[in-house]
Amino acid sequence: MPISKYRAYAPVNLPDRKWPSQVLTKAPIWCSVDLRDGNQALIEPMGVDRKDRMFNLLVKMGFKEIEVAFPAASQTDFDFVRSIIERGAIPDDVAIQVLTQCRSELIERTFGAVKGAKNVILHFYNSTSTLQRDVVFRSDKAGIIKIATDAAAQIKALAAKAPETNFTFEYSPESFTGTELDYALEICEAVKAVIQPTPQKKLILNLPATVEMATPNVHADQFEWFGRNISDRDSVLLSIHPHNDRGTAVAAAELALMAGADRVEGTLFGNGERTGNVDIVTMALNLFTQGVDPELDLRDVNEIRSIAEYCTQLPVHERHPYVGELVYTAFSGSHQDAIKKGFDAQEKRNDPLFQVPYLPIDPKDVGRDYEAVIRINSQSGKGGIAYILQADHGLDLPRPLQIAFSKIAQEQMDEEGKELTSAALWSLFSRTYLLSDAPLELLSHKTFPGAEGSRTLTAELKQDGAIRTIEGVGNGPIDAFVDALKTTYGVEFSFLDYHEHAVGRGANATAACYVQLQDEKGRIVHGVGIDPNIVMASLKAVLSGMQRVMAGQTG
Ligand SMILES: CC(=O)SCCNC(=O)CCNC(=O)[C@H](O)C(C)(C)COP(=O)(O)OP(=O)(O)OC[C@H]1O[C@@H](n2cnc3c(N)ncnc32)[C@H](O)[C@@H]1OP(=O)(O)O
Ligand SMILES: CC(C)C(=O)C(=O)O
Repeated sequence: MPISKYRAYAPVNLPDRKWPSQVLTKAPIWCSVDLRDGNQALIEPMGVDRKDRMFNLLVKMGFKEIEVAFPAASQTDFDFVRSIIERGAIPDDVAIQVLTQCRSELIERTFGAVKGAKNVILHFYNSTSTLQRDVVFRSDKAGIIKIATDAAAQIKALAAKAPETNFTFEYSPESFTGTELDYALEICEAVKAVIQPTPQKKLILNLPATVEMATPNVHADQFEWFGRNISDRDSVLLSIHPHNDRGTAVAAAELALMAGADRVEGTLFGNGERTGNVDIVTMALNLFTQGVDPELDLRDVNEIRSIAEYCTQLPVHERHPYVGELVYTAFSGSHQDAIKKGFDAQEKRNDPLFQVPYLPIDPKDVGRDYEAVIRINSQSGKGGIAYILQADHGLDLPRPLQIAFSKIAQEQMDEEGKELTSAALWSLFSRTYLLSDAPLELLSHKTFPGAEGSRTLTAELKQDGAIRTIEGVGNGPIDAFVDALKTTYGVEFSFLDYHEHAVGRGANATAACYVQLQDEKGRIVHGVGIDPNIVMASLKAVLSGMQRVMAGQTG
Protein backbone atom coordinates (compact mmCIF):
# COMPACT_ATOMS: atom_id res chain seq x y z
CA MET A 1 0.00 0.00 0.00
CA PRO A 2 1.42 3.42 -0.94
CA ILE A 3 1.36 4.81 2.59
CA SER A 4 3.75 7.60 1.73
CA LYS A 5 0.86 9.31 -0.10
CA TYR A 6 -0.77 10.09 3.25
CA ARG A 7 0.16 11.73 6.54
CA ALA A 8 -1.19 11.67 10.07
CA TYR A 9 -3.69 14.33 11.10
CA ALA A 10 -2.22 16.78 13.60
CA PRO A 11 -3.77 16.40 17.06
CA VAL A 12 -4.97 19.39 19.08
CA ASN A 13 -2.76 20.44 21.96
CA LEU A 14 -5.32 20.40 24.77
CA PRO A 15 -3.84 18.54 27.76
CA ASP A 16 -6.51 19.85 30.15
CA ARG A 17 -9.41 18.70 27.98
CA LYS A 18 -12.63 18.21 29.97
CA TRP A 19 -14.91 16.47 27.49
CA PRO A 20 -13.91 12.86 28.27
CA SER A 21 -15.69 13.01 31.62
CA GLN A 22 -18.86 14.68 30.35
CA VAL A 23 -22.15 12.79 30.03
CA LEU A 24 -24.90 13.66 27.53
CA THR A 25 -28.05 14.48 29.47
CA LYS A 26 -30.16 16.33 26.91
CA ALA A 27 -30.85 16.34 23.20
CA PRO A 28 -28.99 18.91 21.08
CA ILE A 29 -30.77 21.24 18.66
CA TRP A 30 -31.34 19.01 15.64
CA CYS A 31 -31.19 20.38 12.13
CA SER A 32 -32.04 18.08 9.26
CA VAL A 33 -30.05 18.69 6.08
CA ASP A 34 -31.78 15.88 4.16
CA LEU A 35 -33.28 18.28 1.64
CA ARG A 36 -29.97 20.00 0.92
CA ASP A 37 -26.77 18.03 1.72
CA GLY A 38 -28.67 14.75 1.42
CA ASN A 39 -30.37 15.89 -1.74
CA GLN A 40 -27.23 17.19 -3.47
CA ALA A 41 -25.65 13.73 -3.06
CA LEU A 42 -28.42 11.79 -4.79
CA ILE A 43 -28.07 10.17 -8.17
CA GLU A 44 -31.37 11.82 -8.99
CA PRO A 45 -32.08 14.83 -6.75
CA MET A 46 -35.60 14.96 -5.33
CA GLY A 47 -38.31 16.70 -7.31
CA VAL A 48 -40.95 18.83 -5.62
CA ASP A 49 -43.14 15.81 -4.82
CA ARG A 50 -40.35 13.88 -3.07
CA LYS A 51 -39.13 17.02 -1.33
CA ASP A 52 -42.65 17.56 -0.06
CA ARG A 53 -42.88 14.04 1.31
CA MET A 54 -39.54 14.41 3.06
CA PHE A 55 -40.40 17.86 4.44
CA ASN A 56 -43.71 16.63 5.87
CA LEU A 57 -41.97 13.65 7.45
CA LEU A 58 -39.31 15.85 9.08
CA VAL A 59 -41.98 18.17 10.48
CA LYS A 60 -43.96 15.20 11.78
CA MET A 61 -40.85 13.82 13.47
CA GLY A 62 -40.46 17.10 15.35
CA PHE A 63 -37.52 18.81 13.63
CA LYS A 64 -37.64 22.53 14.38
CA GLU A 65 -34.82 23.42 11.98
CA ILE A 66 -34.85 22.04 8.45
CA GLU A 67 -32.40 22.98 5.71
CA VAL A 68 -34.83 22.85 2.81
CA ALA A 69 -32.73 23.83 -0.19
CA PHE A 70 -29.82 25.53 -1.88
CA PRO A 71 -32.28 27.86 -3.65
CA ALA A 72 -29.74 29.36 -6.04
CA ALA A 73 -28.71 25.92 -7.27
CA SER A 74 -31.73 25.06 -9.35
CA GLN A 75 -35.22 26.13 -10.29
CA THR A 76 -36.58 23.03 -8.52
CA ASP A 77 -34.95 24.06 -5.24
CA PHE A 78 -36.12 27.66 -5.62
CA ASP A 79 -39.68 26.59 -6.50
CA PHE A 80 -39.84 24.17 -3.60
CA VAL A 81 -38.98 26.89 -1.11
CA ARG A 82 -41.55 29.20 -2.67
CA SER A 83 -44.18 26.50 -2.63
CA ILE A 84 -43.87 25.59 1.06
CA ILE A 85 -43.97 29.28 1.98
CA GLU A 86 -46.90 30.14 -0.27
CA ARG A 87 -48.90 27.07 0.72
CA GLY A 88 -48.40 27.83 4.41
CA ALA A 89 -46.84 24.39 4.86
CA ILE A 90 -44.25 25.52 7.41
CA PRO A 91 -45.45 25.35 11.01
CA ASP A 92 -44.90 28.53 13.02
CA ASP A 93 -42.42 26.83 15.33
CA VAL A 94 -40.25 25.52 12.46
CA ALA A 95 -37.42 27.52 10.88
CA ILE A 96 -36.46 26.72 7.32
CA GLN A 97 -32.77 26.92 6.55
CA VAL A 98 -31.32 27.78 3.14
CA LEU A 99 -27.71 27.53 1.99
CA THR A 100 -25.79 29.88 -0.23
CA GLN A 101 -22.22 30.43 -1.31
CA CYS A 102 -20.72 33.80 -0.42
CA ARG A 103 -21.49 35.21 -3.87
CA SER A 104 -23.53 38.35 -4.22
CA GLU A 105 -25.89 37.19 -6.99
CA LEU A 106 -26.53 33.86 -5.25
CA ILE A 107 -27.27 35.63 -1.97
CA GLU A 108 -29.79 37.90 -3.73
CA ARG A 109 -31.52 34.91 -5.29
CA THR A 110 -31.61 33.14 -1.91
CA PHE A 111 -33.37 36.09 -0.31
CA GLY A 112 -35.82 36.03 -3.21
CA ALA A 113 -36.62 32.42 -2.42
CA VAL A 114 -37.40 32.95 1.28
CA LYS A 115 -39.47 36.12 0.90
CA GLY A 116 -42.48 36.04 3.22
CA ALA A 117 -41.31 33.12 5.39
CA LYS A 118 -41.74 33.50 9.15
CA ASN A 119 -38.48 31.96 10.46
CA VAL A 120 -35.42 31.57 8.28
CA ILE A 121 -31.87 30.47 8.99
CA LEU A 122 -29.74 32.05 6.30
CA HIS A 123 -26.69 29.78 6.00
CA PHE A 124 -23.65 31.02 4.09
CA TYR A 125 -20.32 29.31 3.61
CA ASN A 126 -16.95 29.42 1.97
CA SER A 127 -14.14 26.92 2.02
CA THR A 128 -11.34 27.83 4.36
CA SER A 129 -9.01 24.83 4.13
CA THR A 130 -5.38 25.30 3.19
CA LEU A 131 -5.91 23.17 0.11
CA GLN A 132 -9.02 24.97 -1.16
CA ARG A 133 -7.50 28.39 -0.47
CA ASP A 134 -4.73 27.36 -2.82
CA VAL A 135 -6.44 25.38 -5.54
CA VAL A 136 -10.02 26.67 -5.62
CA PHE A 137 -9.86 30.30 -4.54
CA ARG A 138 -6.18 30.94 -5.29
CA SER A 139 -6.29 33.45 -2.48
CA ASP A 140 -4.51 34.21 0.80
CA LYS A 141 -6.04 34.09 4.27
CA ALA A 142 -7.13 37.72 4.20
CA GLY A 143 -8.81 37.26 0.82
CA ILE A 144 -10.79 34.30 2.10
CA ILE A 145 -11.88 36.27 5.17
CA LYS A 146 -13.03 39.09 2.92
CA ILE A 147 -15.24 36.69 0.91
CA ALA A 148 -16.96 35.71 4.17
CA THR A 149 -17.28 39.18 5.69
CA ASP A 150 -18.55 40.76 2.45
CA ALA A 151 -21.24 38.08 2.34
CA ALA A 152 -22.08 38.61 6.02
CA ALA A 153 -22.50 42.35 5.44
CA GLN A 154 -24.72 41.80 2.40
CA ILE A 155 -26.85 39.24 4.21
CA LYS A 156 -27.29 41.44 7.24
CA ALA A 157 -28.34 44.38 5.04
CA LEU A 158 -30.82 42.30 3.01
CA ALA A 159 -32.35 40.81 6.16
CA ALA A 160 -32.88 44.29 7.56
CA LYS A 161 -35.04 45.02 4.52
CA ALA A 162 -37.35 42.07 5.30
CA PRO A 163 -38.63 42.72 8.82
CA GLU A 164 -41.56 40.32 8.34
CA THR A 165 -39.05 37.47 8.58
CA ASN A 166 -37.23 36.43 11.73
CA PHE A 167 -33.73 35.77 10.38
CA THR A 168 -31.02 33.78 12.12
CA PHE A 169 -27.60 33.73 10.48
CA GLU A 170 -25.36 30.71 10.16
CA TYR A 171 -21.81 30.75 8.91
CA SER A 172 -19.78 27.65 7.97
CA PRO A 173 -16.04 27.72 7.38
CA GLU A 174 -16.50 24.85 4.96
CA SER A 175 -13.75 22.18 4.99
CA PHE A 176 -13.14 23.14 8.62
CA THR A 177 -11.35 19.83 9.18
CA GLY A 178 -8.75 20.86 6.61
CA THR A 179 -8.38 24.33 8.12
CA GLU A 180 -5.88 25.46 10.77
CA LEU A 181 -7.87 25.75 14.01
CA ASP A 182 -6.67 29.26 14.81
CA TYR A 183 -7.51 30.43 11.31
CA ALA A 184 -11.02 28.93 11.55
CA LEU A 185 -11.42 30.91 14.76
CA GLU A 186 -10.11 34.06 13.09
CA ILE A 187 -12.56 33.89 10.18
CA CYS A 188 -15.49 33.09 12.50
CA GLU A 189 -14.55 36.07 14.70
CA ALA A 190 -14.47 38.27 11.60
CA VAL A 191 -17.95 37.13 10.51
CA LYS A 192 -19.20 37.53 14.06
CA ALA A 193 -17.86 41.09 14.19
CA VAL A 194 -20.02 41.92 11.15
CA ILE A 195 -23.16 40.13 12.35
CA GLN A 196 -22.84 41.30 15.97
CA PRO A 197 -24.92 38.57 17.57
CA THR A 198 -26.32 38.83 21.10
CA PRO A 199 -27.37 36.17 23.64
CA GLN A 200 -30.96 36.81 22.45
CA LYS A 201 -30.07 36.69 18.75
CA LYS A 202 -27.29 34.21 18.44
CA LEU A 203 -25.08 33.49 15.44
CA ILE A 204 -24.77 29.84 14.48
CA LEU A 205 -21.16 28.91 13.83
CA ASN A 206 -21.20 25.57 12.07
CA LEU A 207 -17.81 23.84 11.97
CA PRO A 208 -18.26 21.11 9.41
CA ALA A 209 -16.24 17.94 9.16
CA THR A 210 -16.79 18.37 5.43
CA VAL A 211 -14.38 15.47 5.06
CA GLU A 212 -13.88 13.36 8.17
CA MET A 213 -10.11 13.17 8.54
CA ALA A 214 -9.28 12.18 12.11
CA THR A 215 -10.39 10.08 15.04
CA PRO A 216 -13.47 11.32 16.92
CA ASN A 217 -11.43 12.45 19.94
CA VAL A 218 -9.66 15.01 17.74
CA HIS A 219 -13.05 16.33 16.60
CA ALA A 220 -14.04 16.71 20.23
CA ASP A 221 -10.78 18.50 21.07
CA GLN A 222 -11.41 20.92 18.20
CA PHE A 223 -14.83 21.79 19.61
CA GLU A 224 -13.65 22.15 23.18
CA TRP A 225 -10.80 24.37 22.01
CA PHE A 226 -13.09 26.46 19.81
CA GLY A 227 -15.73 26.85 22.54
CA ARG A 228 -13.09 28.05 24.97
CA ASN A 229 -11.59 30.56 22.54
CA ILE A 230 -14.47 32.12 20.66
CA SER A 231 -15.46 35.46 22.14
CA ASP A 232 -18.96 36.06 23.57
CA ARG A 233 -19.65 32.32 23.75
CA ASP A 234 -23.19 33.03 24.95
CA SER A 235 -23.98 34.85 21.69
CA VAL A 236 -22.99 31.89 19.59
CA LEU A 237 -24.48 28.46 18.93
CA LEU A 238 -21.77 25.95 18.11
CA SER A 239 -22.98 23.54 15.47
CA ILE A 240 -21.50 20.30 14.17
CA HIS A 241 -21.90 18.90 10.68
CA PRO A 242 -19.97 15.64 10.58
CA HIS A 243 -19.50 13.59 7.46
CA ASN A 244 -18.73 9.92 7.72
CA ASP A 245 -15.63 9.35 5.59
CA ARG A 246 -13.92 7.26 8.28
CA GLY A 247 -17.17 5.62 9.35
CA THR A 248 -17.10 7.35 12.72
CA ALA A 249 -19.45 10.30 12.23
CA VAL A 250 -21.82 9.27 15.02
CA ALA A 251 -18.95 8.85 17.49
CA ALA A 252 -17.40 12.15 16.39
CA ALA A 253 -20.74 13.90 16.82
CA GLU A 254 -21.36 12.46 20.27
CA LEU A 255 -17.90 13.41 21.49
CA ALA A 256 -18.28 16.93 20.04
CA LEU A 257 -21.53 17.32 21.98
CA MET A 258 -19.69 16.20 25.11
CA ALA A 259 -17.14 18.89 24.24
CA GLY A 260 -19.79 21.60 24.29
CA ALA A 261 -21.42 21.74 20.83
CA ASP A 262 -25.07 22.83 20.94
CA ARG A 263 -26.46 21.75 17.62
CA VAL A 264 -26.22 18.91 15.11
CA GLU A 265 -26.71 18.99 11.37
CA GLY A 266 -27.30 15.58 9.87
CA THR A 267 -29.69 13.41 7.91
CA LEU A 268 -32.01 10.44 8.31
CA PHE A 269 -30.00 7.22 8.13
CA GLY A 270 -26.89 9.18 7.16
CA ASN A 271 -27.63 9.97 3.54
CA GLY A 272 -25.30 12.67 2.20
CA GLU A 273 -22.17 13.39 0.23
CA ARG A 274 -19.93 10.32 -0.32
CA THR A 275 -20.21 8.17 2.82
CA GLY A 276 -22.94 10.50 4.06
CA ASN A 277 -23.74 12.91 6.83
CA VAL A 278 -24.07 11.92 10.45
CA ASP A 279 -27.16 9.78 10.99
CA ILE A 280 -29.58 11.67 13.22
CA VAL A 281 -31.82 8.64 13.77
CA THR A 282 -28.93 6.67 15.24
CA MET A 283 -27.79 9.61 17.36
CA ALA A 284 -31.30 10.22 18.69
CA LEU A 285 -31.90 6.58 19.52
CA ASN A 286 -28.46 6.34 21.14
CA LEU A 287 -29.66 9.08 23.51
CA PHE A 288 -32.95 7.25 24.01
CA THR A 289 -31.12 4.08 25.13
CA GLN A 290 -29.47 6.20 27.85
CA GLY A 291 -32.82 7.37 29.18
CA VAL A 292 -32.49 10.79 27.52
CA ASP A 293 -35.49 12.24 25.64
CA PRO A 294 -34.27 12.51 22.01
CA GLU A 295 -36.92 15.18 21.27
CA LEU A 296 -37.71 13.51 17.96
CA ASP A 297 -40.64 11.20 17.38
CA LEU A 298 -39.18 7.86 16.35
CA ARG A 299 -42.08 5.64 17.35
CA ASP A 300 -42.52 4.33 13.82
CA VAL A 301 -39.11 3.78 12.29
CA ASN A 302 -40.56 1.59 9.56
CA GLU A 303 -42.61 4.47 8.22
CA ILE A 304 -39.66 6.85 8.50
CA ARG A 305 -37.46 4.37 6.69
CA SER A 306 -39.91 3.73 3.90
CA ILE A 307 -40.49 7.45 3.23
CA ALA A 308 -36.75 8.11 3.32
CA GLU A 309 -36.14 5.23 0.91
CA TYR A 310 -38.85 6.55 -1.42
CA CYS A 311 -37.44 10.08 -1.36
CA THR A 312 -33.76 9.20 -1.74
CA GLN A 313 -34.27 6.04 -3.79
CA LEU A 314 -31.54 4.51 -1.66
CA PRO A 315 -32.11 1.43 0.51
CA VAL A 316 -31.40 1.46 4.23
CA HIS A 317 -29.02 -1.36 5.02
CA GLU A 318 -30.43 -4.48 6.71
CA ARG A 319 -27.94 -4.03 9.57
CA HIS A 320 -28.52 -0.29 10.03
CA PRO A 321 -28.65 0.51 13.79
CA TYR A 322 -32.16 0.39 15.28
CA VAL A 323 -33.86 0.39 11.87
CA GLY A 324 -32.44 -2.28 9.54
CA GLU A 325 -34.58 -5.23 8.55
CA LEU A 326 -32.41 -7.66 10.52
CA VAL A 327 -31.55 -5.72 13.66
CA TYR A 328 -34.25 -7.25 15.87
CA THR A 329 -33.64 -10.72 14.53
CA ALA A 330 -31.47 -13.40 16.07
CA PHE A 331 -30.53 -16.44 14.04
CA SER A 332 -28.02 -18.08 16.35
CA GLY A 333 -29.23 -20.58 18.90
CA SER A 334 -27.71 -19.19 22.09
CA HIS A 335 -28.94 -15.67 21.30
CA GLN A 336 -32.45 -16.97 20.59
CA ASP A 337 -32.48 -18.92 23.82
CA ALA A 338 -31.33 -15.91 25.85
CA ILE A 339 -33.81 -13.55 24.15
CA LYS A 340 -36.71 -15.92 24.83
CA LYS A 341 -35.71 -16.29 28.48
CA GLY A 342 -35.14 -12.52 28.67
CA PHE A 343 -38.65 -11.72 27.42
CA ASP A 344 -40.17 -14.26 29.83
CA ALA A 345 -38.23 -12.77 32.75
CA GLN A 346 -39.07 -9.21 31.68
CA GLU A 347 -42.77 -10.05 31.71
CA LYS A 348 -42.53 -11.65 35.14
CA ARG A 349 -40.53 -8.74 36.59
CA ASN A 350 -43.18 -6.26 35.48
CA ASP A 351 -40.50 -3.58 35.68
CA PRO A 352 -40.38 -0.62 33.26
CA LEU A 353 -36.61 -0.96 32.83
CA PHE A 354 -36.05 -2.93 29.61
CA GLN A 355 -33.47 -5.68 30.03
CA VAL A 356 -33.41 -8.43 27.44
CA PRO A 357 -30.09 -9.95 26.35
CA TYR A 358 -28.85 -8.93 22.91
CA LEU A 359 -31.54 -6.27 22.46
CA PRO A 360 -30.24 -2.77 23.21
CA ILE A 361 -33.77 -1.43 22.77
CA ASP A 362 -37.31 -2.78 23.03
CA PRO A 363 -38.36 -3.17 19.36
CA LYS A 364 -41.89 -2.09 20.31
CA ASP A 365 -40.61 1.40 21.22
CA VAL A 366 -39.78 2.11 17.59
CA GLY A 367 -42.80 0.34 16.12
CA ARG A 368 -41.03 -2.90 15.35
CA ASP A 369 -42.41 -6.33 15.99
CA TYR A 370 -41.46 -9.03 18.45
CA GLU A 371 -42.46 -11.56 15.83
CA ALA A 372 -39.43 -10.76 13.80
CA VAL A 373 -37.07 -11.09 16.74
CA ILE A 374 -36.25 -14.69 16.06
CA ARG A 375 -35.85 -16.39 12.73
CA ILE A 376 -34.87 -19.96 12.23
CA ASN A 377 -32.00 -21.29 10.16
CA SER A 378 -29.34 -23.95 10.53
CA GLN A 379 -27.61 -21.86 13.23
CA SER A 380 -30.71 -21.89 15.41
CA GLY A 381 -31.45 -23.99 18.44
CA LYS A 382 -34.43 -25.15 20.42
CA GLY A 383 -34.90 -21.78 22.14
CA GLY A 384 -35.65 -19.94 18.93
CA ILE A 385 -37.93 -22.65 17.61
CA ALA A 386 -39.80 -22.72 20.91
CA TYR A 387 -40.06 -18.93 20.81
CA ILE A 388 -41.71 -18.93 17.37
CA LEU A 389 -44.18 -21.65 18.32
CA GLN A 390 -45.03 -19.75 21.46
CA ALA A 391 -45.20 -16.28 19.93
CA ASP A 392 -47.16 -17.28 16.84
CA HIS A 393 -49.22 -20.24 18.06
CA GLY A 394 -49.31 -19.97 21.85
CA LEU A 395 -47.63 -23.37 22.36
CA ASP A 396 -45.32 -23.73 25.33
CA LEU A 397 -43.43 -26.92 24.45
CA PRO A 398 -41.93 -28.93 27.31
CA ARG A 399 -38.16 -28.97 27.18
CA PRO A 400 -37.73 -32.59 25.91
CA LEU A 401 -40.15 -31.88 23.07
CA GLN A 402 -38.25 -28.65 22.25
CA ILE A 403 -35.07 -30.72 21.96
CA ALA A 404 -36.76 -33.43 19.88
CA PHE A 405 -38.50 -31.05 17.49
CA SER A 406 -35.46 -28.83 17.01
CA LYS A 407 -33.57 -31.92 15.72
CA ILE A 408 -36.36 -32.58 13.23
CA ALA A 409 -36.35 -28.92 12.12
CA GLN A 410 -32.56 -28.96 11.88
CA GLU A 411 -32.67 -32.00 9.59
CA GLN A 412 -35.13 -30.26 7.28
CA MET A 413 -32.99 -27.09 7.17
CA ASP A 414 -29.82 -29.09 6.52
CA GLU A 415 -31.61 -30.86 3.70
CA GLU A 416 -33.05 -27.71 2.12
CA GLY A 417 -30.20 -25.37 3.11
CA LYS A 418 -32.50 -22.43 3.80
CA GLU A 419 -34.30 -20.52 6.51
CA LEU A 420 -37.56 -21.91 7.96
CA THR A 421 -40.20 -19.22 8.09
CA SER A 422 -42.73 -19.22 10.89
CA ALA A 423 -45.34 -20.68 8.49
CA ALA A 424 -42.97 -23.42 7.31
CA LEU A 425 -42.05 -24.24 10.91
CA TRP A 426 -45.72 -24.55 11.83
CA SER A 427 -46.39 -26.75 8.83
CA LEU A 428 -43.50 -29.05 9.87
CA PHE A 429 -44.76 -29.15 13.46
CA SER A 430 -48.32 -29.95 12.32
CA ARG A 431 -47.18 -32.68 9.94
CA THR A 432 -44.95 -34.20 12.61
CA TYR A 433 -47.20 -34.09 15.68
CA LEU A 434 -50.74 -33.04 14.84
CA LEU A 435 -51.02 -35.69 12.11
CA SER A 436 -53.92 -34.26 10.18
CA ASP A 437 -53.41 -36.91 7.43
CA ALA A 438 -52.87 -39.87 9.80
CA PRO A 439 -54.96 -43.06 9.42
CA LEU A 440 -56.68 -42.67 12.82
CA GLU A 441 -58.71 -39.69 13.93
CA LEU A 442 -60.42 -39.33 17.33
CA LEU A 443 -64.03 -38.19 16.97
CA SER A 444 -65.47 -38.48 20.50
CA HIS A 445 -65.19 -40.32 23.79
CA LYS A 446 -67.27 -41.27 26.84
CA THR A 447 -66.14 -42.43 30.28
CA PHE A 448 -68.07 -44.47 32.87
CA PRO A 449 -67.23 -45.39 36.46
CA GLY A 450 -65.88 -48.98 36.62
CA ALA A 451 -65.11 -51.41 39.43
CA GLU A 452 -62.93 -50.33 42.40
CA GLY A 453 -62.61 -46.71 41.33
CA SER A 454 -61.47 -47.52 37.78
CA ARG A 455 -62.85 -45.78 34.65
CA THR A 456 -64.09 -47.38 31.48
CA LEU A 457 -63.67 -45.35 28.31
CA THR A 458 -65.23 -45.80 24.90
CA ALA A 459 -63.93 -43.76 22.00
CA GLU A 460 -65.07 -43.33 18.44
CA LEU A 461 -62.26 -43.28 15.92
CA LYS A 462 -62.38 -42.68 12.22
CA GLN A 463 -60.21 -45.24 10.50
CA ASP A 464 -59.88 -45.29 6.71
CA GLY A 465 -63.27 -43.61 6.30
CA ALA A 466 -65.11 -46.00 8.68
CA ILE A 467 -66.13 -45.29 12.29
CA ARG A 468 -64.74 -47.69 14.84
CA THR A 469 -65.50 -47.83 18.59
CA ILE A 470 -62.78 -48.96 20.96
CA GLU A 471 -62.93 -49.60 24.72
CA GLY A 472 -60.46 -49.73 27.58
CA VAL A 473 -60.19 -49.57 31.36
CA GLY A 474 -57.81 -47.58 33.52
CA ASN A 475 -57.45 -45.33 36.54
CA GLY A 476 -58.49 -42.26 34.51
CA PRO A 477 -59.48 -41.36 30.94
CA ILE A 478 -55.91 -41.24 29.59
CA ASP A 479 -54.97 -44.55 31.17
CA ALA A 480 -58.19 -46.14 29.85
CA PHE A 481 -57.54 -44.73 26.35
CA VAL A 482 -53.98 -46.11 26.36
CA ASP A 483 -55.43 -49.50 27.34
CA ALA A 484 -58.04 -49.30 24.54
CA LEU A 485 -55.40 -48.45 21.93
CA LYS A 486 -52.97 -51.15 23.06
CA THR A 487 -55.60 -53.91 23.08
CA THR A 488 -57.18 -52.81 19.78
CA TYR A 489 -54.01 -52.20 17.77
CA GLY A 490 -51.59 -54.48 19.59
CA VAL A 491 -48.94 -51.76 19.76
CA GLU A 492 -46.50 -51.71 22.67
CA PHE A 493 -45.39 -48.48 24.34
CA SER A 494 -45.14 -47.05 27.82
CA PHE A 495 -46.45 -43.68 28.94
CA LEU A 496 -43.69 -41.52 30.47
CA ASP A 497 -44.86 -37.94 30.84
CA TYR A 498 -47.70 -35.50 30.30
CA HIS A 499 -48.05 -31.68 30.14
CA GLU A 500 -50.93 -29.44 29.28
CA HIS A 501 -51.72 -25.73 29.19
CA ALA A 502 -54.38 -23.38 27.93
CA VAL A 503 -53.85 -21.51 24.66
CA GLY A 504 -55.53 -18.11 24.65
CA ARG A 505 -58.10 -16.86 27.09
CA GLY A 506 -61.85 -16.76 27.60
CA ALA A 507 -64.40 -18.41 25.35
CA ASN A 508 -61.87 -18.97 22.54
CA ALA A 509 -59.31 -20.72 24.72
CA THR A 510 -58.16 -24.19 23.67
CA ALA A 511 -55.98 -26.73 25.43
CA ALA A 512 -52.63 -28.05 24.25
CA CYS A 513 -51.38 -31.40 25.57
CA TYR A 514 -48.01 -33.04 25.16
CA VAL A 515 -47.23 -36.67 25.96
CA GLN A 516 -43.97 -38.52 26.03
CA LEU A 517 -44.05 -42.24 25.17
CA GLN A 518 -41.38 -44.91 24.96
CA ASP A 519 -41.53 -47.55 22.25
CA GLU A 520 -40.50 -51.23 22.53
CA LYS A 521 -36.91 -50.39 21.61
CA GLY A 522 -36.71 -47.80 24.40
CA ARG A 523 -36.88 -44.82 22.00
CA ILE A 524 -38.65 -41.62 23.07
CA VAL A 525 -41.62 -40.53 20.99
CA HIS A 526 -43.73 -37.39 21.58
CA GLY A 527 -47.35 -36.75 20.77
CA VAL A 528 -49.28 -33.48 20.71
CA GLY A 529 -53.02 -32.79 20.85
CA ILE A 530 -54.89 -29.49 20.58
CA ASP A 531 -58.61 -29.25 21.27
CA PRO A 532 -61.07 -26.88 22.99
CA ASN A 533 -61.84 -29.75 25.41
CA ILE A 534 -58.97 -30.61 27.70
CA VAL A 535 -59.70 -34.36 27.86
CA MET A 536 -60.01 -34.54 24.08
CA ALA A 537 -56.70 -32.67 23.76
CA SER A 538 -55.03 -35.28 26.04
CA LEU A 539 -56.47 -38.23 24.13
CA LYS A 540 -55.46 -36.68 20.81
CA ALA A 541 -51.93 -36.29 22.15
CA VAL A 542 -51.84 -39.99 23.10
CA LEU A 543 -53.23 -40.99 19.69
CA SER A 544 -50.62 -38.78 18.00
CA GLY A 545 -47.83 -40.42 20.00
CA MET A 546 -49.13 -43.96 19.38
CA GLN A 547 -49.47 -43.44 15.64
CA ARG A 548 -45.93 -42.09 15.54
CA VAL A 549 -44.78 -45.24 17.41
CA MET A 550 -46.69 -47.39 14.90
CA ALA A 551 -45.05 -45.52 12.02
CA GLY A 552 -41.59 -46.10 13.57
CA GLN A 553 -41.02 -42.40 14.12
CA THR A 554 -38.95 -41.03 17.01
CA GLY A 555 -38.44 -37.65 18.61
C1 LIG B 1 -19.56 20.86 1.24
C2 LIG B 1 -20.86 21.30 0.62
O1 LIG B 1 -21.74 20.52 0.58
S1 LIG B 1 -21.00 22.86 0.04
C3 LIG B 1 -22.48 22.86 -0.88
C4 LIG B 1 -22.23 22.34 -2.23
N1 LIG B 1 -23.43 22.24 -2.93
C5 LIG B 1 -23.52 22.54 -4.22
O2 LIG B 1 -22.58 22.98 -4.82
C6 LIG B 1 -24.81 22.30 -4.88
C7 LIG B 1 -25.36 23.51 -5.53
N2 LIG B 1 -24.41 24.22 -6.34
C8 LIG B 1 -24.67 24.59 -7.62
O3 LIG B 1 -25.71 24.26 -8.18
C9 LIG B 1 -23.69 25.45 -8.32
O4 LIG B 1 -22.41 25.21 -7.79
C10 LIG B 1 -24.06 26.94 -8.21
C11 LIG B 1 -25.36 27.17 -8.98
C12 LIG B 1 -24.28 27.33 -6.76
C13 LIG B 1 -22.96 27.80 -8.75
O5 LIG B 1 -22.69 27.40 -10.04
P1 LIG B 1 -21.54 28.03 -10.95
O6 LIG B 1 -21.26 29.40 -10.57
O7 LIG B 1 -21.92 27.77 -12.32
O8 LIG B 1 -20.33 27.10 -10.74
P2 LIG B 1 -19.41 26.64 -9.58
O9 LIG B 1 -20.14 26.14 -8.42
O10 LIG B 1 -18.54 25.68 -10.24
O11 LIG B 1 -18.62 27.96 -9.17
C14 LIG B 1 -17.33 27.89 -8.81
C15 LIG B 1 -16.90 29.28 -8.50
O12 LIG B 1 -17.51 29.68 -7.28
C16 LIG B 1 -16.52 29.96 -6.31
N3 LIG B 1 -17.05 29.48 -5.05
C17 LIG B 1 -17.28 28.20 -4.70
N4 LIG B 1 -17.79 28.17 -3.46
C18 LIG B 1 -17.87 29.42 -3.05
C19 LIG B 1 -18.32 29.99 -1.86
N5 LIG B 1 -18.80 29.25 -0.89
N6 LIG B 1 -18.33 31.30 -1.73
C20 LIG B 1 -17.87 32.08 -2.74
N7 LIG B 1 -17.40 31.60 -3.89
C21 LIG B 1 -17.42 30.27 -4.04
C22 LIG B 1 -15.33 29.17 -6.77
O13 LIG B 1 -14.13 29.72 -6.30
C23 LIG B 1 -15.44 29.31 -8.27
O14 LIG B 1 -14.94 30.56 -8.65
P3 LIG B 1 -14.19 30.80 -10.08
O15 LIG B 1 -15.23 30.51 -11.11
O16 LIG B 1 -13.80 32.20 -10.00
O17 LIG B 1 -13.07 29.84 -10.13
C1 LIG C 1 -21.99 23.76 3.62
C2 LIG C 1 -21.32 22.88 4.56
C3 LIG C 1 -21.88 22.99 5.94
C4 LIG C 1 -21.37 21.46 4.16
O1 LIG C 1 -22.35 20.95 3.68
C5 LIG C 1 -20.19 20.64 4.47
O2 LIG C 1 -19.16 21.18 4.80
O3 LIG C 1 -20.29 19.42 4.35
